[in-house]
Amino acid sequence: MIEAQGLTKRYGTKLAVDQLSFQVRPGTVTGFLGPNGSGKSTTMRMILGLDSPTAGNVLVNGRPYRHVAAPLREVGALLDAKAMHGGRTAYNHLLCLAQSNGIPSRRVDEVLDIVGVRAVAKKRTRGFSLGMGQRLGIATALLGDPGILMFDEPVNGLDPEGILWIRNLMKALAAEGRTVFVSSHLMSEMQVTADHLIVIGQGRMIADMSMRDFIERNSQAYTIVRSPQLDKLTALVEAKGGTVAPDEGGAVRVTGPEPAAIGDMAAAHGIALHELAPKFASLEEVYMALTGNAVEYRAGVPGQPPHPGAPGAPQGWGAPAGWGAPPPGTAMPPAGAPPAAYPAPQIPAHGSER
Ligand SMILES: Nc1ncnc2c1ncn2[C@@H]1O[C@H](COP(=O)(O)OP(=O)(O)OP(=O)(O)O)[C@@H](O)[C@H]1O
Repeated sequence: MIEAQGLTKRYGTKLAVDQLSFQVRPGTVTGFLGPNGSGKSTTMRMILGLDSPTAGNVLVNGRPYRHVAAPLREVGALLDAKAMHGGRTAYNHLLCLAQSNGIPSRRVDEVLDIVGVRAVAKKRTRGFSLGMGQRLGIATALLGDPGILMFDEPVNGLDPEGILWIRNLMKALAAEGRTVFVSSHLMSEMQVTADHLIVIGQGRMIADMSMRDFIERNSQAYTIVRSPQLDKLTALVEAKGGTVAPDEGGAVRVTGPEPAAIGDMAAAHGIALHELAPKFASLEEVYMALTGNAVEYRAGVPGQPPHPGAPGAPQGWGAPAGWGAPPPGTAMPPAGAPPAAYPAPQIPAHGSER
């Protein structure tokens, strides 16, 4: 369990983390989301005692990290895959850490197998690709078989097979009862990996809730309908106060009545339905709408109006029309185990020993 209370970090005039209070619980994958520069890495560094809070505190298993007796056995972290001695082989990198933390050397072989880099274990890490470095960083995090795992952008540099592998790894680690805290900008991946979300913007809490609640409470549900008698169905839906808008491929998007009510309406009037599909917005759509005002670094597109939240643009949540108001639990962003459980395919050895 990770518990932050009023966690705050100021660098000079820059308030990087602003009074964050949250808990990261065991048995779930908790996604940590926020635009570039919103304070995710700073928060993770404070959890690991690599940065001191300006105010507030953060505890791992009830203690500040620096009071944890065997850190690698309690918390494993991948913060920066490049943070390793480039002149050491992958094996020696892990062995040094194992020996200095009282971890048996056989665990080195185990984690090399888990992350699939055994074939390159005797190569110096400076020759590693980004993806191989990420895998070795994950092996380092797993070395002490810790109950808490923190990954900062773990899929960075991984190929599609590697992304799928890390998704399954994180789920397996959480299913074993571990606390898994992971930051990522890859929303489609987060949507299928995380059970719970902590979303921050400009250092402040925007949302702390389950993935399901985050999407359902922050987007309006609608139903995709296909029918050869759309005109008749549209009149019925509109008579009940619903709205019907065109969608792709001749389908319509019905907002208002629930799918079951639409189906009943169609059946009662002898209208054939070829599709009746309830939809929610994707995590990416909800995330973009909720963090719109909290984005600090934004690329401009020539000839297009400024994004909501950009100077000169209309202020607000930046959500598309029809999206719900922020629910309770969301804060308005400021204006302006056993290795065999998750084996990884081995990366073949290539390149030359350096
Ligand atoms: N050592 C430092 N000195 C000064 N400012 C810093 C330092 N570390 C981070 N910052 C600033 O604090 C803010 C938060 O940075 P942080 O790296 O935590 O954000 P992030 O959410 O991890 O971003 P990204 O998604 O781009 O990795 C940024 O404005 C950053 O420039």
